[in-house]
This record gives sequence, C-alpha cells and structure tokens, in this order.
Amino acid sequence: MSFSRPSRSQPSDASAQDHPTQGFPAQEHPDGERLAGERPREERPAGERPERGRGASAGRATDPAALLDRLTLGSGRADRVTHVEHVPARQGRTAEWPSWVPRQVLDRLSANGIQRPWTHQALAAQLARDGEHVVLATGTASGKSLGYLLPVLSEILAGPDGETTRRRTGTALYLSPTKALAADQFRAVGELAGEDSLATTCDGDSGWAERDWARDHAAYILTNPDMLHRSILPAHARWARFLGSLRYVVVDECHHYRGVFGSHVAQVLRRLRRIVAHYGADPTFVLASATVSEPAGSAARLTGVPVRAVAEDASPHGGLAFALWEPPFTRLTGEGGAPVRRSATAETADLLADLVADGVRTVAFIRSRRGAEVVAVQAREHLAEVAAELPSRVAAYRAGYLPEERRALERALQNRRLLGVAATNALELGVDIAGLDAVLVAGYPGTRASLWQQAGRAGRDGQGALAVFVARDDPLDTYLVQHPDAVFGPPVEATVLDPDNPYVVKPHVAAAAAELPITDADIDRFGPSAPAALQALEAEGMVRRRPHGWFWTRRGRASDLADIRSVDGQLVRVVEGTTGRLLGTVDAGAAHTSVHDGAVYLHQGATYVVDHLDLEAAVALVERAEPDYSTTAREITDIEVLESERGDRWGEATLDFGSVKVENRVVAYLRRRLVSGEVLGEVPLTLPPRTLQTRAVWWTVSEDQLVEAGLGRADVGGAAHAAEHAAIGLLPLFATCDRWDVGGVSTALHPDTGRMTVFVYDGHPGGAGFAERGFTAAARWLGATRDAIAACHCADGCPSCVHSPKCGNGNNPLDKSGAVRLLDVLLNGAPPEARPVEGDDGT
Ligand SMILES: Nc1ncnc2c1ncn2[C@@H]1O[C@H](COP(=O)(O)OP(=O)(O)OP(=O)(O)O)[C@@H](O)[C@H]1O
Repeated sequence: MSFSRPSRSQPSDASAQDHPTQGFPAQEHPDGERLAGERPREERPAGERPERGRGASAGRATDPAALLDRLTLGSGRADRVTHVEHVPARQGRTAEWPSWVPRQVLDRLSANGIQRPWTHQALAAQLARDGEHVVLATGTASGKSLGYLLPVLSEILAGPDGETTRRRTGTALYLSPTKALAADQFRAVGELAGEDSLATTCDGDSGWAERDWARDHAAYILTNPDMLHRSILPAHARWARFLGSLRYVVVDECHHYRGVFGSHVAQVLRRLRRIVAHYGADPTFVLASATVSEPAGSAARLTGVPVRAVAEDASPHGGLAFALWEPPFTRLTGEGGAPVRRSATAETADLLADLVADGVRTVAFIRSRRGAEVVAVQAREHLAEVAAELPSRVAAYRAGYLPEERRALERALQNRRLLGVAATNALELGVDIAGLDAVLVAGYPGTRASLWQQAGRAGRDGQGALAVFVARDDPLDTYLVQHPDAVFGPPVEATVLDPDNPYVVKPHVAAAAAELPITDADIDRFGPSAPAALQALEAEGMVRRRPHGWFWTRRGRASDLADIRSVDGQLVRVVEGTTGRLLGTVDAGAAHTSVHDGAVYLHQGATYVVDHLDLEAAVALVERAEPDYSTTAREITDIEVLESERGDRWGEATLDFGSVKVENRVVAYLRRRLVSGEVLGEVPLTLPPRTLQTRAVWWTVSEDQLVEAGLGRADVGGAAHAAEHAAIGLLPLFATCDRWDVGGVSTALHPDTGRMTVFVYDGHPGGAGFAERGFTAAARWLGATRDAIAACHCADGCPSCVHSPKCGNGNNPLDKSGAVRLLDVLLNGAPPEARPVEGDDGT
C-alpha cells in the first residue's frame, strides 16, 4: 500500500484529490463536498439584523426587482449583490389544438385553465404524432409535459374508431431519472385523463400485484431506465403485449443521461428498440429537457435514432431577476489570518427566513444533505423570532427520507402549507412546484445546466420571480460572483455521452444476448464496439455463437453485469435505537462520512447522535440528543500503482497507463462548536477502507525538470494540483466522458514512482476507457491543457482553467503559472505536435 495522504499540518499541499462521482458516491451532489459537519459559522457581520416583516407580499404578484430591494434593505446588504441579470418578460404565443386530441382531454385541459397550446407544444405534438422522433428543448416550466402528453394521451385514450375507450390499444412508456418525477407525472396524467386512465407508475417500490396489473392492463407506464434494464427487458416475453403495442417512448429530463450513466441508458434504449421491433413495434421517441445544448445531436446519440429539435419557447415568461450574492466578511479569521466570509449556508438561511417572513414561496438549493438540514433549522430559528406559527412553514427536502415523507413534503409545497424549503438537488428535476416566487442557490451546483435548472424552478405561471446565487467562500464561487459573464455568457454545457464506450457496450450486449439471441443483422444496433464485445464475451465463455445468433450461456442474470448507476453497495438504514423507528436511509458510499459512530445526524430539524454504525447489517443506530457541536469526517485518499500496462518516456518525463487501487478511508472525525466552528477535538475511527480498483493515466517529471520549471518544494503541490484540474477539465474533449466520471490525485512525491506524479483515473470499477483514451491522446490532451491554462486571461486561476467544481480540497492550493511551467517541461520531450507554440509564454 502506498500513501500520498495530505499531512495534518499541511492539509492539502502534499497531495490533492478530485473525486469522481461514481467511485465514492459519498455525496448527494456529484462534487467533492463532504456531508457532515457543515454547521455554518453563525457569525453575523456587525450591524446586521434585518427587519423581518410578516407576510408583506403574500398573495400579490411578484415583482422581482421589488423583492430584491426588500431583501437588500438591511445594513450593508446591498453591497453583497455583485450583479443582477434581468431576463426579460416574454409574451406567450398560442396555436390551435391538433384535430386529433380527444375531446375528453380538451375538456380537462380547459377545466385546468389551459385553453390553447403554446406553439412549441403543438409543433412537438404534431411531429410525434406523425412518427418523427422529437426533442422538446424549451425552458423550465414551458409546458413540455403537455407537448408529449397530447400524442400519448390521444393514443392511449382513443379506440380504433376515434372514440375514447378504456381498452388498451396503443401503449406508451415514460422514462424519468427519478421515481419522484415519475410520481409527479403520474399525478399530471390523472388530472388530464382521469383516475382510470390505464396509466400507472412501475418502479422498484411497486409490489408484484402492481407490476402484474401494469403488464396486463396499463397503457401508459411511468418508470425509469433501471426498471427497464433489470426487470422489463429481461422478462420481455411476459411484457410482449405491452411492448408489441408500443407507440411512444418519452424520455424526460434527457440532459440527465450524461457521462457513463448516459452511455448505459443509451445502450438500454438500443436493447429496448430491438426487443419491441421483435414484437412488431417501432415507437416514436419524444425527449424533453430545459437545459440541453445541441438538443438534436445529443438526443440522437442517446436514442440511436435521428431526432428533430423543437427549441423555440413560446410560453409566456414573467421575467426573472437573477442576483449574484457574495456573503460579507465575518470577524473570524482563517489560515494565515485571512478574513473569512460568512458561510453560504448561514447567509442562505437568513435570506430564506426573510423571504418566508415576507410571504414569498421560496426553495433554497443546498449542495449537501446536511447543509439542507442546517439551513432549514436556522431559518426556522430566525422565523420563531417573528411569529410562532412561521417555523412550521419551513422544511428540509433531500434524498434519504422515506418515500412517503418526500411525497408529503411535495404535496405541502404544492398546496402552500409550506412556504420555504431547503432542498438538495433531489428537488431539482421537474417536480412541478407551481408558483415559486424565489429560488436561492447556495454554492455553485457544478454546471450552468444545473444552475439554470434550479433557478428555473422560480416563476411558474408566467409570474415574475427572483433567483439568487449565494457564493461559498471558495475560489470558484468567488470567481463566478465577480465575473457574471462566466455565469450568464456561455450556453449550458454539452451533454457528453458515448454510447460506443466498449466498457459499457460489453455488459449490455451480454444482456441483449440473454434477452434474445443477437443475429448478424442486430449487431449494428449496438454500435461499432459490439463485435469485439461479443468476441470477448465468447472468450470468457459467457456467450456462444450458434447458427441463429449469439446466445447467453450462463444461468445467472446477464443484466447483473451492468450496474447502470454505478451505485456500489446497499443503502444504510438510519434507525432510532430506543423506538426502532426507521428515520431514513444513507447511500452506502456516504455512510462512512455521515453516519459513523459519534456522527451528528440531522433529520427534519431533529438532532441525533449515531450510537453505532453496523456496516454488516447496513444499519446506523441513532439517539435523539442536543449536542452543542457538529461533526466533520476526516478522509484520506491513497492511490497505489498496481501495474503499468503501457508506458512512454518523454525525455526525462514518464507517462503511464495501467491499473491502480484508489483507497479512501475515513480515519477520524472532528467535533466543532456550533456557533464559533472552533475545533473541540478529534476522535479516531476505525472504519474499513473503501477501495476502487480501476485504470489510470499518470505522468511524472524528474527533480531536474522541477528545477528547470522554477518550482521549489513548496510550489510543486499547487502546480501539480492545478495541472491535474485543468487536465480533467480538458479530458472530455478527447475521451467523450463527463468531468464527473473521472477523478484525480496529484502529489509532490509518490512512493511508487518516487517523483511528483499526477494521476487521472476512471471513477468506475475496472475502468471506463477514459484514462486509456487520455493516454493514447496524451500529447494532444496535455498540450491542449497547457494551452488552455496559458490562454486564460485570469490572474491566478479561475473555473475556466484550473478551478474544479468538485475538488475534494476546496481548490487549494492551486498555482496557475506553476502549472504552465510544469506542463512545459513535461511536454518538452513529447512528440512534436504537442509542443507549445514558439513565443507563447503563457500567463
Ligand atoms: N398551453 C398552456 N397554457 C397554459 N398553461 C400551461 C400550458 N401548458 C402548460 N401549462 C402549465 O404550465 C405549468 C408548467 O408545465 P409543465 O410542468 O408541464 O412544464 P415543463 O416544461 O414540463 O416543466 P419542467 O421544466 O419542470 O419539466 C403547469 O402548471 C401547466 O399546467
């Protein structure tokens, strides 16, 4: 075992880590932020005690500018707004209803206040009805659902003679990335088509009787790709009647299918198309997303069929004021006496309380689950000072609550019993929370697509709305609030996925062979890597070639070979020891950091302390308590080189590709006093390491080269860390991956190489092909990395060059100019095309 751990006294300059999402799914949002211990420093800047009114704006239309004015009334508050972007109001444009929409649907729409379709809804509906695959890429709450529901409901409600019927004729399938969204859509269908509309949800929570009913009677099934992959496709013969009548496949929130997960879903859809073709169906795909760039291209990659985009949004928009907000300095000081800004969570709790006290329906999005709990608790505390009944109108919402609790919270938000919610991104996707007046976003959610998805929750029903992005005290967020162009200038990120990734294709080809032998004519459906995948499976004895195609030879379930969400391990149940009550669940990966022995665990404002985490039984026993501290887990990530499979020398520098073991271990936790954040002590933990055996590309330079680059011992860590971040940022250009699919570790001295080393590894067990592609294109990739950093106009690094939205070390230390010099010496010995252009001297 080798160690490249950060030393305690120098927490981050010996090595730095950039966690991938998949390898260690320790957090709700795919970023490096840890869950535990983020009880904000409740240090209020001098002179600030905003006046909280009561229900001042309840019941009146929202004027976002006036809302923002009221929010900035407190002393010094106006200075915190660094920029306000005004998205102007827009008039809606309507069309006629297509003649084929059943009267029953029109009547129900009219009763719901929908008299005419927006033009984009009518166009998308007509294209789908005509059999053209279509992606609706219009804004949040632009009525995309109705765009696909018109053809779907017309199909499932209309009998052969055009009359509405309760007999199943054509069928439709709806796929969403989350169960909550499918449940929400199910409600919407019920409203339009009636309770007995032959629609149903079908997911992992459905019992056998529900599944049987779905199979035998449902005309519209709302489910997710996981269910398709694990249950429906492997048992397709039992679903033959439903699949053989399949007329539409709706893929909602399609931007969500990106990276390796997106590649898996692309293969699941190819399997679906093959199976339904076997039963004589050729369904039309209708996709929807408010935040997808190049919609037609990415939808075509996902589905494998040509897709037409409808992107001109004709729904009315009430105008949005989008403010960038930088919390003030506190009296606290950090490392080296540097002033510390108020935490984004504390600031957000304040803003949430102000808005709720003002009668403004608000959702605050927080990056971590614990953060969401803390914001809700603090907002309630503030509101208790205003009126006794107000605290109960604020709640937290996050994954890990029991499904019934989540549904109850969604309902309470919809029917306005709740005015304020502090949520993680679990609430980001399409759950229709009509009538939000304001959205707060605490900390950059990682992508502009996600930021807009969250901000777009505000301003439904064509009302004006306010969005506020509250910066965390880290370089990336600080940069963003100081550079509005970086937030509002560029379009949302491309949805990167690679349906032909051989690591993904292989298990799906196996699953497909188990579903139905793969004939020569079928192979093309699975893309250019399918023939090699079949040969590899044959060599492993998993499939066999027979006259009628490739057959699965094993007894086991072939679909088990592909873990499409890469969630490793069982959910850990959080149980109250004295009562036996199940409070919620925590992902296996997050359990070590958030429910270790002694951890403070928050659930809807109640505080618990973990008595014991039993990993074997996957249970954390907790007890109610009122500790005056929070807890923060301390982790160490090590990377060990197992084998270099391919290597190259670039002069004195080396470049390798091979297998590595990444080991992540929670070794202790810190107890911090609630108000001051003061560290009360460190308690060691003996938790087993979590390991990820995967593949990596890594490079080293010699001591002489470090001298040549002008990097002293103290500078190497920051330069290597910055180069690692930029290289990860550029890898998607060469390896069709998503930034969150790979991780990185950089270290000033690695025991296995004896040198400064930068690793970039696939965040998936066994590898996913990205590191390998990075190795193959290393000269171009690292050359582009060097040029991107050098060409960036910033002084000391920014999100466009060396900051990472998912850095496990809070983007510290980073040395931008050092990274350019380091890459220069590395590239000096590289093949000629990668060398920097003469005279371009970087920063
Ligand atoms: N043609 C229309 N006229 C008036 N209101 C409409 C129309 N179409 C949809 N709506 C309303 O607009 C709101 C948003 O619709 P919906 O939730 O379907 O949008 P969406 O684009 O699917 O949202 P999301 O971005 O959350 O996926 C709903 O309250 C819906 O009833």
